Amino acid sequence: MGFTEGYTDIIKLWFGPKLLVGIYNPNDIELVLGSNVHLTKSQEYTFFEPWFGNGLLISKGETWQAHRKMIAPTFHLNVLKRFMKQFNVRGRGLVTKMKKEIGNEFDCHDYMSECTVETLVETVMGVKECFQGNAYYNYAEEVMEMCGIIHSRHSKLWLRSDLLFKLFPEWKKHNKLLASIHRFTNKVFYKKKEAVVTKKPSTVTTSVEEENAKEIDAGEKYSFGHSSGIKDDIDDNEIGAKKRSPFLESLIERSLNDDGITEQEVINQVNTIMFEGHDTTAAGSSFFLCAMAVLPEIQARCHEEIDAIFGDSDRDVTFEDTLQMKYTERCIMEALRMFPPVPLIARQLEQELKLILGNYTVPAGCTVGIATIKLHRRPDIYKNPDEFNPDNFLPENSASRHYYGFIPFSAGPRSCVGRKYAMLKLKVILAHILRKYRIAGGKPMDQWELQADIILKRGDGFKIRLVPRS
Ligand code: HEM
Repeated sequence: MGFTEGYTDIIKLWFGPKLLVGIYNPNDIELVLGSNVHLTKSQEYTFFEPWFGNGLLISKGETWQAHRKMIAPTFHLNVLKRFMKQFNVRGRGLVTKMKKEIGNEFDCHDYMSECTVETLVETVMGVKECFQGNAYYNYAEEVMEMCGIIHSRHSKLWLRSDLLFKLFPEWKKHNKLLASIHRFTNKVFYKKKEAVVTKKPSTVTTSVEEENAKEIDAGEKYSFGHSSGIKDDIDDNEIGAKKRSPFLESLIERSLNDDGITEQEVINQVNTIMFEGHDTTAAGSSFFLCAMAVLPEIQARCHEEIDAIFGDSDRDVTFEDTLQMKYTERCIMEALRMFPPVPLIARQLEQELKLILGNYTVPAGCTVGIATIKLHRRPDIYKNPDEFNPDNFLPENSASRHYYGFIPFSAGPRSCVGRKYAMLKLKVILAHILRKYRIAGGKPMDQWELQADIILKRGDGFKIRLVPRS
């Protein structure tokens, strides 16, 4: 079935003895995601426990609340703008690396994920020159394999129980991958810890211009198509700029001062952020590039916008430039609408829930699934939902849309803490690519084979060609 066919606002499924309810109506979705009660992730997320421990994505109750309060301010725009220099270094590096592919059809996802992992390590983790060779790429590949195993535990009843799982070859593979992934993240953690303990200067470089840029009221200018005026904990401007440090530095300082988080819990958060922060962004940027490849007129408008901002110069992209990239931002959001990297969000209901639509009550303990990929293709929210149309995000079109009708980063108290980081980084990296290349090649969009695993991918590969721009 396609994404726009066979719509109902609610579906009910039995998975063995388990009741799953899928909801697609933004009013009902708001009841779950906007609630301060239904904050517990569904049982399916527990397959991540050996990997993330009690990391933010899967933790619950007071632990989640306390850690969220510590982590959200480390993703405030006034911290993120200090990463601009490093985003530019990685953007330029990517353009140079991709040069060898000119004329070939190649899978851009390989490049985007390697670049994303390296950028995360250098910015959010604040660690440089930690690895050599293909370490970043290998980490990204291992994460993908691990997600494949976790996804098969979701869909195959016999792999769900830990006892039975141990009887299958996937268990050995799982443990091998886990050990290697943890070796990578431990190295990042201990390198940063050493720097914090010995008070080495931060590796997060700040250009003079960014340093001088005035404090940003993050909620107003930078709401990414969401209804303006709605702020969340990432936008909190009450914490003075001086108190804010980047994620890992901040958490290590807290653990050293016995301030609400242990060393193991910080390592759990590193594992969580390294996963959640790279695979999603790599998929989002790859879908964007594939869309540009098959929509030359839309790409031409992005080029026009980028050329108007940068002209012939080869200067760095500044924070202010990213605010001018309005059309490109709308294209990124349209890619996230049609191809949301997290295609399904699930919660376990803490209390019974009376839905707004119809006369339904969903019992407590039941799993509620929210398929963003279906929600984003509702014809009553988006006029031609299968058409890539950046105008869906013109202010006048976004203003009248239900806030919960566009939720690539989820929404409410458990929304994505990294969404501003992701958008800023995507704009800088994609601006570097668009300044140097025209994207071509690949199959028309309606022939893409979407693979809705944990992170949405193209089963047929993210194939594009690059044409140098003179
Ligand atoms: C295009 C990029 C991204 C997309 C589409 C995305 C999407 C999402 C979604 C849908 C959720 C909710 C998941 C759920 O409830 O099951 C989420 C949560 C989260 N994301 Fe992202 N994300 C992106 C980038 C990032 C980045 C760059 C980071 C960090 C550097 C990050 C860190 C997190 C964390 C820690 C959570 C858990 C928040 C909580 O439960 O309190 N994400 N993200």
